[in-house]
Amino acid sequence: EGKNQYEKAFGVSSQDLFQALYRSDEEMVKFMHLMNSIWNICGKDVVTAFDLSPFKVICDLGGCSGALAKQCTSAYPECTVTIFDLPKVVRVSREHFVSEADQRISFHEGDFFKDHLPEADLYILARILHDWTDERCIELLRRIYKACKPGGAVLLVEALLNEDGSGPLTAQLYSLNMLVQTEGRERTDVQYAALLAAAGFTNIQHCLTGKIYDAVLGHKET
Ligand SMILES: C[S@@+](CC[C@H](N)C(=O)[O-])C[C@H]1O[C@@H](n2cnc3c(N)ncnc32)[C@H](O)[C@@H]1O
Repeated sequence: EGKNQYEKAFGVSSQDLFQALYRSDEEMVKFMHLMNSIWNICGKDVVTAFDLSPFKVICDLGGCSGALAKQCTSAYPECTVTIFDLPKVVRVSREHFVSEADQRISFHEGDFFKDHLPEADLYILARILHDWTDERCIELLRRIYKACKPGGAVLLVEALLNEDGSGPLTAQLYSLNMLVQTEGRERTDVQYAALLAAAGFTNIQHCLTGKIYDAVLGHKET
């Protein structure tokens, strides 16, 4: 049928992907551990792919377990990070992943497609856009552009495909996984730049880290 079989398998539309993934607390915690682990290996590379030190107020949209937020506070001693995620994810993240000792990390519960986004200098979208269609990505990026302070930016963290789709193999396999499980796919840097530009961001740059995940930075003019 050329599309995922979520509805048949789980009785839930893939548009409500996270409702299906989070069908029980146990499944949700498993998913959060899965999300958490990779940033111990590649987290520092993606948060230092660009010098993010000018951005003091950071909001990690879909920040999940907070692993990348911790990488940010460790690489940039002057920043604070708000983890924005669905209410039940925030609850579990607070209980199991982020300790009160992490004083520069806070939480904000909400739906990034519907609710007010906190104002920030920098928004991080790590492994978020690959879940969604181009239309949904632009909708989310436009919301971010509106909330972003002038002179601020958005950092996309994704596994970038080569221009001709010929690799890297890991990104191709992730793209297959996205086809099976989500509405999205992995993309090339040019495709991400087009999404960012459609939402108003300028001066778009990308950086290949040499590890699994790469970074794309787009700016909002002052
Ligand atoms: C693929 S995970 C990526 C997690 C994290 N950014 C990382 O790279 O480890 C997607 C995240 O987006 C969150 N999410 C999905 N839909 C959301 C929505 N509508 N509003 C807020 N968060 C959402 C999920 O709960 C999950 O934490």
